[in-house]
Amino acid sequence: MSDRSSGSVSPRGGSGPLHGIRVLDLTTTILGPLASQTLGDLGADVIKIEPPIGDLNRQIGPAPAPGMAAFFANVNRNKRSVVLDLKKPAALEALMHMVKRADVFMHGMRPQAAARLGIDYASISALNPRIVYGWSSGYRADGPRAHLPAYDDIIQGECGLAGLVGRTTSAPGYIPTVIADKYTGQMLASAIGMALFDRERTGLGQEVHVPMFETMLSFLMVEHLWSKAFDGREGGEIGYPRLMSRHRRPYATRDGYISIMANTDAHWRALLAALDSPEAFDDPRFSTLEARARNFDAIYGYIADRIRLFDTAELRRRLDAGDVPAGAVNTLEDLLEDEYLSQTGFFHRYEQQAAGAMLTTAVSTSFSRTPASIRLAPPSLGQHTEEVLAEFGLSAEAVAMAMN
Ligand SMILES: CC(C)(COP(=O)(O)OP(=O)(O)OC[C@H]1O[C@@H](n2cnc3c(N)ncnc32)[C@H](O)[C@@H]1OP(=O)(O)O)[C@@H](O)C(=O)NCCC(=O)NCCSC(=O)C(=O)O
Repeated sequence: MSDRSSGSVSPRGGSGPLHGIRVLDLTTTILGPLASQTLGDLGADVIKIEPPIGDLNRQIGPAPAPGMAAFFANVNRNKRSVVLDLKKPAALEALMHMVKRADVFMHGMRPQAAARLGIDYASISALNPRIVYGWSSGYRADGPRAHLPAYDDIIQGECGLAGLVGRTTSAPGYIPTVIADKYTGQMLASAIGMALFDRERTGLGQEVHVPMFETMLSFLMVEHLWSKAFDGREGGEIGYPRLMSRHRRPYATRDGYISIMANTDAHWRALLAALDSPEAFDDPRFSTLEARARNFDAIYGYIADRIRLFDTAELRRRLDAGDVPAGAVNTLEDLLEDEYLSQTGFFHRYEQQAAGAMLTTAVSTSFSRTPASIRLAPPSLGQHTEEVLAEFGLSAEAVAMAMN
């Protein structure tokens, strides 16, 4: 792979499947940075190109050092930071020089902003037809909403997610994480990987665009589209009944909460036995998959009443013994101290230049021959500008002009 990528292999890439791939990453906030961090974890050499003010997420929320907010740090490891004010001709020229030697170009700007800078696909691919040009925005690029700004909250509302949440609570609500950014970001990373695979066969790059709205809508429709009750033909609630059941939630025990998900006949039989009511399995509403699917509220309500009679630890012991899928209901704080995660080395401690000791999470995907790696702490703003520009072969004079 390395000798077929457009530039020389940077020592900053990792051992993962994307080693030798050089990424110019103009994305900011969460969505694009998560995508490019994924590429970096998998071995790509990711160069984050920031305006002089930096990625705004450097400033958002609690930060152990200026410009190192958690919201930034957690999606920007395995990258180097280069500051280029692309509104200045010398900096834009430096970028275009880098484009000729890169494999992937990424941004998360609205299309009109990219066009104003002269970094739209036509301009970039004219310089390097092998480049994979990946970008994302709120809505599909060929539709009437292409120019609109979008953030996670907007998309959670638009795609129906906030409304779905509201159906099991009292009012529309957001999932308390930026799920539209994260899912769309991972789709962007995977789409870029696929385009790189295609390039191996054809020698050609291409433009890859991932819209947040359509991506999230198809994500949600997996269970709900054409579900029997979806269009109200049976007079039921819109959506897939099991997921919409008001009883689908962690169950209260005598002393806490527990998650249980019985699915097969064997699970249900064992669960009801663990709850000291094996005879309930013979109830015609509960004894077959098809009957249970029609009676989710009844069966979930029934077990919720039984579960309240048990202590969590005792119930967990019985469920594990019966091979019933069950788990603890943790808080994030619990997980920082979790024994299993400590045994398996999930949290990594690293030193960030300005912030000192910080934590990051392990890469969860494992590759047997080309392992992912965590090599670089999130960069301080512009930490690598000179180093990277020189590495791309710019003269000392051109570097000085680009940085001016
Ligand atoms: C996030 C946005 C709403 C932000 O809107 P805006 O601030 O109006 O940004 P725009 O994209 O329209 O324009 C970007 C501007 O930055 C300028 N720009 C960008 N990079 C540079 C550099 N390196 N140097 C100089 N100027 C730069 C660019 O020229 C544009 O300037 P001008 O030409 O002068 O305008 C939008 O970018 C957007 O909808 N993006 C696509 C969807 C997305 O990724 N959303 C965020 C997900 S994260 C999230 O939801 C969350 O964190 O929560």
